Amino acid sequence: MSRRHDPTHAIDCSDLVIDRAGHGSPTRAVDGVTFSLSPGGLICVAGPTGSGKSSLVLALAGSTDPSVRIVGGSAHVCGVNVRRPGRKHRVLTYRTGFVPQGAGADLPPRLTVQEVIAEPILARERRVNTKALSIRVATLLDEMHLPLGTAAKFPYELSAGMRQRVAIARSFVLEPMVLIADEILANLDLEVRPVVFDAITRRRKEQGMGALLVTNDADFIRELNAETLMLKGGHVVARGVGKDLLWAPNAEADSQP
Ligand SMILES: Nc1ncnc2c1ncn2[C@@H]1O[C@H](COP(=O)(O)OP(=O)(O)OP(=O)(O)O)[C@@H](O)[C@H]1O
Repeated sequence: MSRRHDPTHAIDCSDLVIDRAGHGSPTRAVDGVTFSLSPGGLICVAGPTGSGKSSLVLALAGSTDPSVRIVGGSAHVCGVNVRRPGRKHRVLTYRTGFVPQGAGADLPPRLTVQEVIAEPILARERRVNTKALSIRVATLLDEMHLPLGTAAKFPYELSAGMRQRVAIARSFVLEPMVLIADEILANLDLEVRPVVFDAITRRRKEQGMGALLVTNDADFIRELNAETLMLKGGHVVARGVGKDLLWAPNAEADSQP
């Protein structure tokens, strides 16, 4: 797939402020977050429950969840202004592979695995070479160490870990420029983790895919040698690689998750 668009940053956000609006008054979920992710780069987002991790990635992935509102700052993902994407919202969804929290559990129940994985392509292209599409799905299943027979099954016929791998395969089907994933390792057995690790690393190296991963899994962050943004109360309280986290001014008091 050609990469006509080549922005300097895969993700670039500055002083981003996000509210979550439920039935009551809005909650400030993300408050003044600034970071950039280069093509082929990797950033992990960690932090305690309620710190704003999911709200941040939902907004950056262009989620249509009406409870997510960017109310301040700016954010560009693959060159698309996610605050006001307009017609470019479709472009954003093509260029971004998104694995939301609980993705495996939320697969469309009436679609087969083949249809689930192929859906982003079918939504984008009117005329599709069915054979080529089946081969692409089969390649992704194989990469995720899922048997080829999985393609004909429905999500309810699979284990939670298999469903999660189907969600990951789907996020890769359009060869995204950026992977945005929330707890990508959820429900995965230890022996499958390297499969996901390798799939991400290969795309970063070979396709320049950037990756923004929400995870509190210290082993995973260490294995990836990833730069980490630590959120608390919607603020970045620390950032850095490995044990060399730099705490933001005045964040030390907040620093124990
Ligand atoms: N649908 C919603 N409506 C209203 N407020 C919400 C909604 N979802 C989240 N919030 C609030 O937004 C804030 C940030 O939540 P968010 O889910 O982004 O945090 P998180 O770090 O991802 O938490 P977790 O690790 O538990 O998933 C919290 O105060 C939460 O209560």
